[in-house]
Amino acid sequence: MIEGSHKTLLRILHYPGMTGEEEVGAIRAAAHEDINLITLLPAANEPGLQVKGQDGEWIDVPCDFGNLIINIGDMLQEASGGYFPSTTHRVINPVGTDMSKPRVSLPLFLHPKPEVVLSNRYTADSYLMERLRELGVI
Ligand SMILES: O=C(O)CCC(=O)C(=O)O
Ligand SMILES: [Fe+2]
Repeated sequence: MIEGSHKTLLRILHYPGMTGEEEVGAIRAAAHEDINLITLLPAANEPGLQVKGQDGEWIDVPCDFGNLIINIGDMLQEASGGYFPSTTHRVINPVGTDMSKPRVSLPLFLHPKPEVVLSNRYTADSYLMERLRELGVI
């Protein structure tokens, strides 16, 4: 299903240290869900990642070296008929003395092969294309 998928993507994210000139309320990555099936996130070098609990509260994700965070994506939510809801997450700005520290994170977005059937409505390809069209990137 995933093996050999050409859509799987490793992103190298570098969040520069803050200068103090940032807009009030700005954060490093706004709340979102990943479109893909599952995201593997080796712990970043700095904290900031938060996931939203079922009660709507934001939970700080520890970033101890060696931790592996696994986020459920929208495709798994679709494939499980909502049984596995996709993980809402965001990256907040550091405060205090940590403000100037840069953060590096390496999410691996696992995508099924395009022909994989997710539900009676979508294949992985039709799902991805619809979402990318909605986002205006294709
Ligand atoms: O930087 C992180 O820890 C998460 C990044 C993320 O959620 C994303 O790129 O979709
Ligand atoms: Fe994400």
